[in-house]
Amino acid sequence: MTLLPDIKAADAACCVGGGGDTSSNSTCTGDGHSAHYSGQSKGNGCLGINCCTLAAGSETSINETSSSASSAAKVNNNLNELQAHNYHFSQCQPVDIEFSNVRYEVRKFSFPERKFVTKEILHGLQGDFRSGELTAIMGPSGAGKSTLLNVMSGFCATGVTGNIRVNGKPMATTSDRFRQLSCYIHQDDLLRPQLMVGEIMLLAAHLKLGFGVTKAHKLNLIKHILSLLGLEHRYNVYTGKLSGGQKKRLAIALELISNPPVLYLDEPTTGLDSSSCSSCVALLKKLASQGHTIVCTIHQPSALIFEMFDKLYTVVDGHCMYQGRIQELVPFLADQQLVCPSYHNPADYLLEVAVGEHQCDLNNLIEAANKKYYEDAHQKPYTNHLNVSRIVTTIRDSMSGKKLNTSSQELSTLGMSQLARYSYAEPSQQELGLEEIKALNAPAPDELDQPLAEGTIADPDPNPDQTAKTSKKKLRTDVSSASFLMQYLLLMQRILICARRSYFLLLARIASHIFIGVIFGYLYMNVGNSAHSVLGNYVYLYGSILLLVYTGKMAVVLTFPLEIDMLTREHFNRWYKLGPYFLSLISFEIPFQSLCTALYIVISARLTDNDSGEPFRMYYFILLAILASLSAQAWGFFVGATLPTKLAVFLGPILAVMFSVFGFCTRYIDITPLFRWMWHLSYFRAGFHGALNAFYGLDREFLECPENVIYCHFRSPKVFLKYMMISDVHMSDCVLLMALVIAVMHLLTVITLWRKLNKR
Ligand SMILES: Nc1ncnc2c1ncn2[C@@H]1O[C@H](COP(=O)(O)OP(=O)(O)OP(=O)(O)O)[C@@H](O)[C@H]1O
Repeated sequence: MTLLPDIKAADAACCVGGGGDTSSNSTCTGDGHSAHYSGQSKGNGCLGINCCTLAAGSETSINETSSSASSAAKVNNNLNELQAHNYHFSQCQPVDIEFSNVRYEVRKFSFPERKFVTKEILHGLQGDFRSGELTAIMGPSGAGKSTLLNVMSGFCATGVTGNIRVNGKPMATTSDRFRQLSCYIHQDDLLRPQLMVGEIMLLAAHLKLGFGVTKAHKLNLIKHILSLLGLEHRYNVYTGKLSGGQKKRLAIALELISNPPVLYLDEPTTGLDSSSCSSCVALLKKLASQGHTIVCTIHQPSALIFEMFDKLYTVVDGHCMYQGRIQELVPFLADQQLVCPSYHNPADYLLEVAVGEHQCDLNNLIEAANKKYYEDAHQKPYTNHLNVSRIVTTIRDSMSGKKLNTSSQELSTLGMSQLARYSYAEPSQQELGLEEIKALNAPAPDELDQPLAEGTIADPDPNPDQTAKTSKKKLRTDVSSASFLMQYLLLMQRILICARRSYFLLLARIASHIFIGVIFGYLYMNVGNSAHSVLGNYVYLYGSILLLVYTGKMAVVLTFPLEIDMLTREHFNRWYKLGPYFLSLISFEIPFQSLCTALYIVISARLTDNDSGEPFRMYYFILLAILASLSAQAWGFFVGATLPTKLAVFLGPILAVMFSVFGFCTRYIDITPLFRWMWHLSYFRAGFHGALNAFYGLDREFLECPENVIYCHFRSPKVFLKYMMISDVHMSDCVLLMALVIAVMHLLTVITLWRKLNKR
């Protein structure tokens, strides 16, 4: 099995279109320096409205600056380009999410008050995110936007209360059913820079779709998604070399593989230039128009980008200050005596109001917003929220070549769920009229209310050129994710590819063991067999175990916390389970650390002349040194998984020192009874005493005393062990203790990670 597709072939095959960044012919009404726009958006996504007056729906015309006009053209181009691809991408089942009285509180210890205090961050929010809509969450910094997104996506569950309904059914955000509905794309993109775009996409496809779906299908799907996101020409580029905008689009592309009905994005436009920003929002709008529920936080969008959203949800200090259609914002504010000046970006005005620049009582605004929400919810049928053109687009996109004998107006009376159900109808059902569509979509609450099967995908068109001619066949594949074994193998393969491509760190680890092996060997040259240098050999053995314990522990203490962020996100978005992930990680780390240890031991033992005696003593030493190093590594994983990096870097060595003092020159009888348990638990002590026993115990004969030395006190190895009070050490106990430490610490690491991943 190979993770790598035939990159060249696939790359050649997917070189379709110029990508989202490039512009094509504009159909927008920009005429350079002064463009005249009427009050309503015209055409398909042509967004000319850039002032409060027009957003309110008046017929006033305004003069736009040339930059605005060109931006408008760009936005329009992006939309047109996305439409022009005409890909039959992933119509998904509609998921409407309603929430009420959502509260989120954190409990923290307050040092000044010397007690735990509870802080409420979201104060009983209500609202809805609808299928087919692109919703922006806006608000001043620290208002609670990210928190709301975290709560709604289920990323944050502890401290959350409230009611959440999915397609009308109550659902807990922690439930598997809820989790299967959505993906969450974080603000910062954590992508492995050693992997190419095509590779990472194929890996995600294997993991998310499993092996019940053919590789050809996956490659087509990848090609299709990358084209949609304007990344097809980046197929064989390392993700580390992508621009910020491309990384964001790749993050979206990765999650689109499983076609989640709901997408949450935390500030997807932050750090992007205006062109990339509009291209990103245009893409999200396109996805929304295909039935996805898309919710993203956004900071100070330009008027043009603001207009691209369907709905706005404004958060101020954990309260909702406005929710509703973008076009209804300015009239709503006007009703509250907050008149947005002409030529002023409504998004900017809203933020000014939110931070208190316009002398208004925010409590009144919050109350009015809640009132409006209830009025909207009770008075307007949901379908009225959808604009007709989008419904038509949705129907047209999903028609699979069927003719439609209904007018746009008639279609607007259908709900998204009906449209989606219609789109999955048999191709044989041609020429449907409104009543037939309604009949076809006769309510089937059980099915509609069910959360979706994971990874329900649409069949991408394998031959885009033929798309217009041939009828598009919809395939709803109820796919399962990869099995435990396949997940493990895929993750193992990812680790090996990354290791091969960023070999410097691994090479440094190997080289440092060889280098220190030579230095130690040189320092303690030929101390191994001499009765005169027993104490020298004692220090060599102690130093060796100490070195191996540190290298074993610190390598993971420093790198593992970085992995955890990636693990949290990929696990949350259901790429894989914790078991295969952790198994693949230790499957690489354990042999690698063992190899480093063995290299060090072989080199230093040769130079110190410890390997010239009976071979079994060396084998014991290698085994014990490896086990000590792996015990420390297991502790490193645990510390890295439990503590934040800064604390782990500090506490990791302290723990190593604590355990090491119980091995070095500390006799059992000298230890305070209070700390004797540490002597028993010290893997360092077990490794060190075991190593001493390997070389000086097990019935070793008298050591050689050099001729020029008059007296060798430790000629008898037994005398030395007795002197050190370790003559009763049993090798099996040492091996067993360290094996137990390794097993228990790995188990504790998995439990800690599991808690972190599941008790969010
Ligand atoms: N775990 C937490 N513990 C304590 N306070 C928190 C926690 N999470 C969020 N907050 C607080 O809640 C408030 C809202 O935070 P949040 O990150 O949601 O704001 P935001 O609107 O996304 O801000 P920004 O736009 O600056 O990212 C902030 O005051 C933040 O300090």
